[in-house]
Amino acid sequence: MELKKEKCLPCEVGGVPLGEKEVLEISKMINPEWGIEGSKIIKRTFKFKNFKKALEFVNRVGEIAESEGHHPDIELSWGKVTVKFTTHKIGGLSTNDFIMAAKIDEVEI
Ligand SMILES: C[C@H](O)[C@H](O)[C@H]1CNC2=NC(N)=NC(=O)C2=N1
Repeated sequence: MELKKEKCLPCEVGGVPLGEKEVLEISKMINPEWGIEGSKIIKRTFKFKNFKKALEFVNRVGEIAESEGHHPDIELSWGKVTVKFTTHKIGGLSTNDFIMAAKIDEVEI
């Protein structure tokens, strides 16, 4: 399964988050730069040569999020963007979070 080619599925309230072992397994399918916080959040920081490039990246990420219906928390600074994913509806990580990470890893600025 190539995560970057998968589509996010609508999350159901009451859905069960991925367990610690499942998170460790699926995290092998995305760039190792993604960190895992408490098995509930994945996050990665991307570096750029200036603010304008960083903002361009944020807008591209936003387009992907809108098309997939699954959204990140984003921190934008001069030359730096930190992207975090968690599935709010289930209070933890789902496959959607990893699909989005794989798609974002493909963005070229
Ligand atoms: C109605 C809408 O599709 C849902 O609220 C979506 C929107 N984007 C989302 N993004 C994330 N990260 N988690 C969610 O639970 C979520 N739910």
